[in-house]
Amino acid sequence: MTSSDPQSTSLDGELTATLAAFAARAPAGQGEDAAGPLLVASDFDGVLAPLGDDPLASRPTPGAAAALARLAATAPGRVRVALVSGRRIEDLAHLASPPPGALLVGSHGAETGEVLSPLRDGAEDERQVRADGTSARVRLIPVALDAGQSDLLAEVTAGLEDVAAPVEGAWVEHKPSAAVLHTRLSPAGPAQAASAAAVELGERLGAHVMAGKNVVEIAVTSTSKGIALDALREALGAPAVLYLGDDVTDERAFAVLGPDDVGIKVGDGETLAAHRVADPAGAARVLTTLADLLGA
Ligand SMILES: O=P(O)(O)OC[C@H]1O[C@H](O[C@H]2O[C@H](CO)[C@@H](O)[C@H](O)[C@H]2O)[C@H](O)[C@@H](O)[C@@H]1O
Repeated sequence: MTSSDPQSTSLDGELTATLAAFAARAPAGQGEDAAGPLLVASDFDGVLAPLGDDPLASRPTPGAAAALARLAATAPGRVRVALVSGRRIEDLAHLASPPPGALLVGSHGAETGEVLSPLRDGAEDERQVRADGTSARVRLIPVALDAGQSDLLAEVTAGLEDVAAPVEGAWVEHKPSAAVLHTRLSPAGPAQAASAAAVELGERLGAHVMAGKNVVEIAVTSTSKGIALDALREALGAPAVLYLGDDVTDERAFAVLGPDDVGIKVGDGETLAAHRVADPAGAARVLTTLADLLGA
């Protein structure tokens, strides 16, 4: 597919010029001496998918999904697409329905995976039916906890359930290496108090506390999107990286970007990113513009 998104012209001139310079760094071919591919990486919630009350109802916008599919269909030697998320990797692979070739990072870096080519043989347990109704072969590498981490996760989970129980609208999401207090549906005052109690709990237990949009996550592994992005860059030998993110945890990814990279903050708030778009529709325009520039 090569058609342009008519909305792509509404990106500001500086960002469009930056995307053009980024696209120009894509290697021409896959010879032995060829450089690695450009890495186009994005957060999921709040960037590819608008935020909402029910995390299991999140879906990428049609514009983002189409652009990611175009980028991923570009020769893998030129561009690789990656989703870098705080989500459980199984949820990410299911809800985002990422295209073949996409690399996946879940649980803020504790889990990794890849959407395999449909033509490649894979085991039956690698087949996944996704939220968009398609099926794909995915290889997901879950986190492995040691006994101490498993015990700590049980303690964290029980403590967070106690924090959430008396608070209207609050609930706890369970992940392989973390538990998350959600307060999006809670009144402001109790939400703030519950979030503070969750932070205090995580610190008291010596776990890793990450605050996000209406969430406090307590993890028993020490990971970050910055570490995950560096690992992807190194594994691919990528000459440049583009990263889209909207939340506090994405700042760790923006922090590892260099002068040839492109960081784009989605929405309001302080950021280390050099560029900003207003919302997921803006993020979709960025990806569509990049696909156009790469002739994807
Ligand atoms: O790294 P991300 O892909 O941005 O994931 C971050 C968290 O996303 C989910 O929570 C957020 O989205 C929910 C659905 O829109 C929203 O209800 C919640 O308030 C947001 O914080 C997810 O549930 C978390 O596990 C992720 O860590």
